[in-house]
Amino acid sequence: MTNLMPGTELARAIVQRASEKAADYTARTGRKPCLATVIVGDDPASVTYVRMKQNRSHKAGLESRHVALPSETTTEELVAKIRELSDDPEVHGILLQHPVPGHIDERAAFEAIAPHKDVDGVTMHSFAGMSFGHNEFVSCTPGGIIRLLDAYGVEIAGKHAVVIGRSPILGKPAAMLLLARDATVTICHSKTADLPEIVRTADIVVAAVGKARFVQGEWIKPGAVVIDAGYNEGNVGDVDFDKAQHAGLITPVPGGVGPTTIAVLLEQTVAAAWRELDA
Ligand SMILES: Nc1nc(=O)c2c([nH]1)NC[C@@H]1CN(c3ccc(C(=O)N[C@@H](CCC(=O)O)C(=O)O)cc3)C=[N+]21
Repeated sequence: MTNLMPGTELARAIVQRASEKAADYTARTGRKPCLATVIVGDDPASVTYVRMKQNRSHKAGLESRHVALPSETTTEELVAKIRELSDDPEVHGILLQHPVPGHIDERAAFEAIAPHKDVDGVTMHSFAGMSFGHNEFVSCTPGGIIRLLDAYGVEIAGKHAVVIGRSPILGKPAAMLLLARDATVTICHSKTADLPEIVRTADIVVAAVGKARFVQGEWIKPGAVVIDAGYNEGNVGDVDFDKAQHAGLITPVPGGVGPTTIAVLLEQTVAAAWRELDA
């Protein structure tokens, strides 16, 4: 298939460069760049993702620290734990796995991440940076999406990008990064009227809904670039892939957006470690 847009090679290249920079950091300081992951509750999919992030970190010469909190954890307890990591000189990056249980104020928890350790790009500080094209740290999946578009030579400026989904770690920041690159951006969500009509006008579709095969093939304009950022059970994307073969380019699931997400996370963790030395 010629229209396939895998992310595996790109991710490998990003991780390779990050691991070289991690080795340089270790040679200079005797320490490894360290990523702290925090997970609340025991959702099996979340546990799997976090384990994957740790494995990739170790392979690339990073250190990882994991904090697992019970699902009854209060906002105050979670904020206190994240502040502790923000103040810990051995930790360079912090990732709080989204979503957290419903009784927790997730925004408050994200804001407890020190801006210079926000390697997952979830704080309001990072969001403002993304919307002004001043990217200290970007949200990892949206950042990976932009890298993919660039790697495949997809022009962004002047194109109509339709983002389906407005989550704090995916749809919303993806829209900001595309806007910063001069796309005309439409953000759609669960209350959007005439979603298929809007998607049909898209040159670039970013599917970030979290519902398996939600985006129908007939919604896709022939030749459009389709980025499937869905990660549903059984490694199924948000796009009905088999019926979207008239797309100009389309990311597979797995092997598309997922690997680039983790690559950007590792890259930004190593960058955070180096920046702390320069600070
Ligand atoms: N604060 C926060 N930041 C995140 O970045 C974040 C999060 N919360 N919550 C959960 C989602 C999910 N996520 C994935 C990352 C990589 C793959 C990935 O690499 N998937 C492989 C397949 C993995 C497999 O083989 O099982 C692929 O697409 O090829 C998937 C999902 C990051 N997330």
